[in-house]
Amino acid sequence: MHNYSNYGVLMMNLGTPDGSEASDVRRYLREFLSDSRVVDVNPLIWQPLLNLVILPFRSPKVAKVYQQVWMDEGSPLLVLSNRLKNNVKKALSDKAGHTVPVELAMTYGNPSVESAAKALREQGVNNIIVIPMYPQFSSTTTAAAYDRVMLSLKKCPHWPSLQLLHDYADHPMYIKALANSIRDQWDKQGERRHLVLSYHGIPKRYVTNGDPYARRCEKTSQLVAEELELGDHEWTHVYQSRFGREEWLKPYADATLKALPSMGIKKINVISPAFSIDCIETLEEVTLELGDEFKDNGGLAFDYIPALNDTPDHVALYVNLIEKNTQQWS
Ligand SMILES: C=CC1=C(C)c2cc3[nH]c(cc4nc(cc5[nH]c(cc1n2)c(C)c5CCC(=O)O)C(CCC(=O)O)=C4C)c(C)c3C=C
Ligand SMILES: [Fe+2]
Ligand SMILES: [Fe+2]
Repeated sequence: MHNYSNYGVLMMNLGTPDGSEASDVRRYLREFLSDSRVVDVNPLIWQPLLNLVILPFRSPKVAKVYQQVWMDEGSPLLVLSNRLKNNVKKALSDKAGHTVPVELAMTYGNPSVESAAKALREQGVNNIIVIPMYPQFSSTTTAAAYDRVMLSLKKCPHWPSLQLLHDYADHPMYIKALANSIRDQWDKQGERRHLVLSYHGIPKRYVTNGDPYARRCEKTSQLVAEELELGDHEWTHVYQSRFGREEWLKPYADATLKALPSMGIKKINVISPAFSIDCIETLEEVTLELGDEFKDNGGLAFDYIPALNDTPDHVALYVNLIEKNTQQWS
């Protein structure tokens, strides 16, 4: 068996507002959109634009969207990330025969990396396995999480051993977990439908400059299609959540979904493999906005397939990712 005695796991997700009021959203968006990994425009130009134009207009609008999806216990991204974290901790601890420290932190906002690193230290951890909860590596998300970890240790005199997990876009357990949840949905519906795989977009320029994200997304789609034995005309790969004026990765989700009914594809399932956890982008933008656009343009049936969230397949995948990185000390 592996000896986890001084290991700890730091699971990291993006971050979400502490509350669903415009002021909470504004605080969150300011921190998130000030990160040059996310928006790489010169701060002398970007900061005035962000503070004087984008935040005042966007915060109240986006707050209303958060209010639509908010859960009793808080923001879906945080609540569901915590559930996965608790299940992973339980599964790892059951296997190890003792409690394995596992903490959740957000790149932006709360719980902060500082608080999670402190909690790990207090549990005697000196080897931290950092798992950014993004299946497809991107400098805008995964590397931003790494940055945040390094920053949190800037003044740390007892630097722990760190392992930074890269991504799992083509991990067989990830592909099988996605395929299983698609098959479950088809069984529930009593029919197979055209499958739309919709990924969060990033500016096209980032990919041109070397960000591997688009290639990793394409890899996931291809492997899922192979696993389900889908023909070329049975699935579509798109990017959602465009922000700002420059060109983002194409094909765009909204334009594609509007066009599908006219091509004879009137019943679809949509899955968003880049989101390990359901959040405002999947619960509102995909399920409601894209669903309405599809139906307004002749679509007859639209059903979103949830993120893997805290399902047993997802827990097993994370346990596997963690175990692979503890073996060298066993
Ligand atoms: C402005 C540029 C953005 C880039 C680049 C970007 C990349 C990116 N984001 C995710 C995952 C999530 N994004 C979420 C929300 C969100 N994303 C952006 C902007 C960019 N994302 C904004 C402005 C927002 C906030 C909502 C809004 O104002 O529209 C979330 C959900 C957060 C929540 O609280 O629910 C996630 C998760 C990925 C995977 C990614 C690139 C690979
Ligand atoms: Fe985003
Ligand atoms: Fe969005």
